Amino acid sequence: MADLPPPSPPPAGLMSHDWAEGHRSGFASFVGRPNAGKSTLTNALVGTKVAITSDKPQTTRSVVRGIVHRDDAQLVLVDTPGLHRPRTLLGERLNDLVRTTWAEVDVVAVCFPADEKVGPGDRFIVTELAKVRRTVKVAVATKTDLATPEQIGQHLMDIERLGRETDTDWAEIVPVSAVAGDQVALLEDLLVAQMPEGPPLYPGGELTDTPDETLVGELVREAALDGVRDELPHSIAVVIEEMVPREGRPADRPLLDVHANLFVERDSQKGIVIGRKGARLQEVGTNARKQIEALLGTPVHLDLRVKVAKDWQRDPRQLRRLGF
Ligand SMILES: Nc1nc2c(ncn2[C@@H]2O[C@H](COP(=O)(O)OP(=O)(O)OP(=O)(O)O)[C@@H](O)[C@H]2O)c(=O)[nH]1
Repeated sequence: MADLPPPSPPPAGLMSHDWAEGHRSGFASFVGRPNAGKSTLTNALVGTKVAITSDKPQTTRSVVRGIVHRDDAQLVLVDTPGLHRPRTLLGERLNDLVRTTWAEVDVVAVCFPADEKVGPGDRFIVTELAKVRRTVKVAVATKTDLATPEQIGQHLMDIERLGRETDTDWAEIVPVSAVAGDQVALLEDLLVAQMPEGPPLYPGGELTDTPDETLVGELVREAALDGVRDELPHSIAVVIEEMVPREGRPADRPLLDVHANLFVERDSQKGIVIGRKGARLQEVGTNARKQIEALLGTPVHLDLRVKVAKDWQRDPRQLRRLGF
């Protein structure tokens, strides 16, 4: 887990005069309360699955980026964890990370799900965000396919009012549905318009610069979280120990060996993850493997082990070991 990446040096041979006049580039970050639709929107904009979605709150833990490439612009999306009232050391570190990201990006887009009322959670985030003065703020009403036109109208007014009450100057307020594809292109245009003029920051065609290990770890975590009890998400961490091509395979039949450790905090959680006679872990492994194969485009053998790291969220040494 790292701060916002320094932009890669321009690709070899790309001199400053090589980029078209008026080309824009920069960083945008979607924020919002858990489940607001940030990851889904990132995916809709980038057009491939790079950020992790889940119907469980607070599953986005890594800073996973997607890059929107256009002839006239390059938009780098930074998908941050949700800001929440810190209860553990991990919570505090995540909040620090979120604020650092906000100050470094060009635009922060706050997502307000249209199927839920603007509430205290949103107010908390917007109040914190208002303290980061320099960054342009955009409001996005997400999941509009789940609301009636009347509800959407009311929602937009509520967002506008929250802006006034928190002294937040919304550069735009945009309703979108990432699932229905409604207004996603418009949102992209509006975000691009907020970017400074500049050359592409990343080589063309690169969808994300998150290391494969991080994405693979997130996919395993996503599979492990699917359908488990609500208290588990905070207690699962995945570390990819090794990703190596299997030796001695014919060139047309490669196999990638992935060794992953899935850490939980307590023995009881270990039982939940593994399931009766290992049935659940096997299912998690199969689901994760399919996702990894789709991501990397190669057959994968996934070796998944569950380990207990007692109270890792409260222990600085363990946090470091698990990459926080
Ligand atoms: N119907 C509908 N569902 C959506 C839309 N966008 C997101 N969802 C669903 O809402 C849930 C949460 O979406 P995510 O994109 O994971 O939300 P998030 O804000 O990244 O969530 P965290 O990682 O928990 O902060 C998922 O079940 C999505 O499928 C949308 O436009 N329409």
